[in-house]
Amino acid sequence: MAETPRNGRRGPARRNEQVPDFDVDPVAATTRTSVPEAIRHGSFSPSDPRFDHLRGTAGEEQIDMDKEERKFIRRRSWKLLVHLSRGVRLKLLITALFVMVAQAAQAATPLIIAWAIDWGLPRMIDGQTSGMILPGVSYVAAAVIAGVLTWAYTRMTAEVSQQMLFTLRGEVFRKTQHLSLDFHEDYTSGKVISRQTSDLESLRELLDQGISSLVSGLMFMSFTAISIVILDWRSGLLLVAAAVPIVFLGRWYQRRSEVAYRQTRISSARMIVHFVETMTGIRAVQAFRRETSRSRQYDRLARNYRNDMVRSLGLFGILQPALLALGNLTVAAVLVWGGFRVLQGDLEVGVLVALLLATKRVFQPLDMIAMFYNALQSATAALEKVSGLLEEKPTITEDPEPEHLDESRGEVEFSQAEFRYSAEGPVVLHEMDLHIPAGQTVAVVGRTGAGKSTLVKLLARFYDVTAGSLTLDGVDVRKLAVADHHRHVAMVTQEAFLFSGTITENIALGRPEAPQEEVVAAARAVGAHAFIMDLPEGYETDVNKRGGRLSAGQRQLISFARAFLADPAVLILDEATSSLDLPSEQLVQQGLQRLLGHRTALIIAHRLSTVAIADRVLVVDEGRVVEDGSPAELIADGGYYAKLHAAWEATMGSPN
Ligand SMILES: Nc1ncnc2c1ncn2[C@@H]1O[C@H](COP(=O)(O)OP(=O)(O)OP(=O)(O)O)[C@@H](O)[C@H]1O
Repeated sequence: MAETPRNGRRGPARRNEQVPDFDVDPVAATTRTSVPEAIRHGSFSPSDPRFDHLRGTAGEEQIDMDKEERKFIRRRSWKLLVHLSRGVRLKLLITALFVMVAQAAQAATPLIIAWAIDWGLPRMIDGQTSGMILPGVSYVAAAVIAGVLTWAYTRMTAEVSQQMLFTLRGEVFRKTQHLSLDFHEDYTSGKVISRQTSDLESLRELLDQGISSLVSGLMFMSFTAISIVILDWRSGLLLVAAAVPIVFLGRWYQRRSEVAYRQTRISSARMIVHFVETMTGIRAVQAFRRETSRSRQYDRLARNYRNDMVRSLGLFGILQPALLALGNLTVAAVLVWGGFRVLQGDLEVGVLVALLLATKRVFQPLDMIAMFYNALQSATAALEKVSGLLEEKPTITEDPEPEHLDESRGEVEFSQAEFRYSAEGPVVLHEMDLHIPAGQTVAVVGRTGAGKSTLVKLLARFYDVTAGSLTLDGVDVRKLAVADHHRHVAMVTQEAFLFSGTITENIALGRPEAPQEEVVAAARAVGAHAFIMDLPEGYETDVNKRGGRLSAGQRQLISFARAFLADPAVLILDEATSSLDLPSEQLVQQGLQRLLGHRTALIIAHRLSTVAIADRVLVVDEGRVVEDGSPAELIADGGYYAKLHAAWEATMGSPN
């Protein structure tokens, strides 16, 4: 059954983490189980349908939110933080305790000074030298306690924050890797990179220093305020009076900077997306001379980002001097009023000195708090996005009671199979009935956009059929255990992607535990052994190092060797469209033939030589199989394939 697409995004069935694709890192894929259930199944947020537009990554670009929406997003962010704090909560608690005691000790120093002046000094004057010893020892003790505990909590904060970030980094990586193909089609790699880099960096800044500075600053202020009240409650009233405009100022800043920061995150992500797209598509950019226009677009995005940053930093530029002015005014008020009271004998000099010290210090952390409030804003915006990303759910999941298939013959059957990419989108495959007996090599041809890729993607289970069924050896692929599907059905993609590492590692991608002899045997089988041995370090050559760079044809052979080693019953091959030179073409063709062996194969064929070796050709048009037969039969029929064949022969010449 089709799931209703969420968030207006295409795709009833996003590709699940179980991708029978050799280009997926199987090592990382096996760690899937460590992703917390809460994240994998998106149970972070209440299921209120009013917030559907904000779920997952959907509301990512929404800047203005109403109160309820903000609450929803905050709740999700908080839940993520709470989840990340699992395992470090005790440490967090001890850190909080240390922060509290350290700040209390620090805030006590003005009190000790008042005590020294008003109690110790008169005794010293009377000749009792011990009058200063007690306050002096107390001062040193307070300073030592504050110093040692500050060292301890700074260290512990770093440990806690790095542990939380470690967990988060892994979860973002696993999550994005497991999300389905259509998610990645929409949510470009630039955005994913932005989440994994700049957003996590914002969080790091906050967790590493921001939170402890924020908390210790607030505590220091509270304890200092208490000490002021203890010293002289009337002066405390002045503080209360100063707090009123500070609260208003704080609210103003909070509102404005929240919006401004969300905006900067969006513009920075757009800039990164553009950068990543340009770099990943650098061949197309250079081939079509798009450098200037891409640069112009980048400048525009970078300018937007700069303007957004200036705007948000400008808010801080207003807040900081305003806080400073309020702080200084309060100190002046305490000084003038206190001075008069000292003259009237209402206040002792020591208390006034301590009050001035404390009042000056009580506002000091505000500066820092405001600065870290920036980091907090930035981190909040980042957290909102990261928590949204983690909330995304894979749409193709394993059946709760899966059927197992230890061995597979490789018999495939589409029955009345229908598919559309989204509920409101057009039907892309129409009521398809297609039986592929075990061991048959089927070439799929057709115009561009005919539905060839869609057909094979269903078999690879990138998507599920929206009506009808698709079976492997009589078992509906939706019921089939994912691991079994993964083992029996494999796809060799066009790009023949090579990961950093050696040739051996690349061949053994689907079976990292395979012994070297089997790796070599697989390479021999597809005809890759000879060129591998010519590489500087043979199978141990690093594909990213000089001398290890492979041609398109060689990369294809490596991906064939990968598939051969994995030994699936059903092979899906999306043949590369790029033309190879004749010797490479022949090499690849021979490799392919050896790879096919007796397996069932569904090949999107772009080469006449491939179609020629197929047992059967399917011509797909507008989501329907319009011709079906052996190559010879179809040529004789004089239909689409016959024309295609003639055209191929005319341009390339038949290899036969
Ligand atoms: N992710 C997607 N979301 C929505 N529509 C899609 C998606 N992918 C493909 N389509 C549409 O489905 C139809 C079939 O596309 P498909 O990629 O299967 O064609 P194809 O025959 O493989 O084409 P080509 O030879 O150009 O690769 C096309 O109309 C295409 O626009």
